[in-house]
Amino acid sequence: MKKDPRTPVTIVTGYLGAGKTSFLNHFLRQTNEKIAIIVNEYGDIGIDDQLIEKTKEEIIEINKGCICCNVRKDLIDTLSMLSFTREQGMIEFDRVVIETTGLADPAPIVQTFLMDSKMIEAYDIDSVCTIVDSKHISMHLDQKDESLSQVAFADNIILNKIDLISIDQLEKLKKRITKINPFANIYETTNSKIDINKVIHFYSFDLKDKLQMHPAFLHDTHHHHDNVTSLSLIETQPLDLGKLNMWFSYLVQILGESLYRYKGILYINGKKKKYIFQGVHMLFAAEEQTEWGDASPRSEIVFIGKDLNKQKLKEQFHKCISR
Ligand SMILES: Nc1nc2c(ncn2[C@@H]2O[C@H](COP(=O)(O)OP(=O)(O)OP(=O)(O)O)[C@@H](O)[C@H]2O)c(=O)[nH]1
Repeated sequence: MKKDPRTPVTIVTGYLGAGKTSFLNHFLRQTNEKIAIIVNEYGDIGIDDQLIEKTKEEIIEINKGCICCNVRKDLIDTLSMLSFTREQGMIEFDRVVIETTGLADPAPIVQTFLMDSKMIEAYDIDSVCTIVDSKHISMHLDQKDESLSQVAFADNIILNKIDLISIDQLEKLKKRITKINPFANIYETTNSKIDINKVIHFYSFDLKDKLQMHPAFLHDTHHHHDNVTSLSLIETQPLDLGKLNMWFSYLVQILGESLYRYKGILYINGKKKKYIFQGVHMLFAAEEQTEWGDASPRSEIVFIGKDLNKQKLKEQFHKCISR
């Protein structure tokens, strides 16, 4: 369990009608924590608020826009108000859950928690949970709409509405989703019924000693039709820290916009310890971690991004090998 004074935040995203409110209701039924819920709806009138089964939660609505764009300031104000009123002993909560609109891009929401100093002090993203409408997602992915970013950003992908598709379709969908985001855990549900222990206590934006590596990281994804894809790079030879620093600053500045998420463990020449890094678009953090010990050192990097020039990235990475 985490000993961090910051409040964990679960971000629930997913396309229109995917099953986010159903997920939230299952979440609330199972949890012993006291939850502050922020529901964002596009229209003037909040409907979801009425669909959430109320027990001991604080529910705050942010309407008339999307927290990923035009009402992002409202999100920061709401979160600041929540932490202030808690400090004053006026309300109590152990976790914040944010249900985004179906049209939200989770990237700017995540960035809010990583960029704003007040947010960094008070909150820690636990995980991004993306609810997928298994029946309709392929169409949305083909259209390259917000659902791509929602899948690309997820730590947990809940393939919901599996009652509406065949086993074959489900298998194809899982392959497609894994190609877009090999980081994420994938769960299959109907009515978003999931054991919440599977989707909490991730702290996915902490720099962890051990990254959660899906076996699919080890396979490259050449054959795809989505412009958001992933690339995994593995190297057993030690890397040169100076060259890596230069490469990363180039990547973040030039490709930042199209790099959704990236994470890695690095084996640096002359260093006994592992380096862990991760980033979201232009936000990047790296940290020295524990020693390699008995483990065979090797670097593993994964990028999830739009229109990645995989060949070029591979070549650039190769140039970082210590000579
Ligand atoms: N057949 C089927 N229907 C489902 C399933 N999960 C949810 N639904 C239905 O899908 C509709 C949308 O579910 P919600 O949980 O409200 O979805 P949402 O993502 O919160 O929707 P918005 O907030 O409008 O974007 C509801 O009528 C649910 O009863 C499922 O697994 N199978």
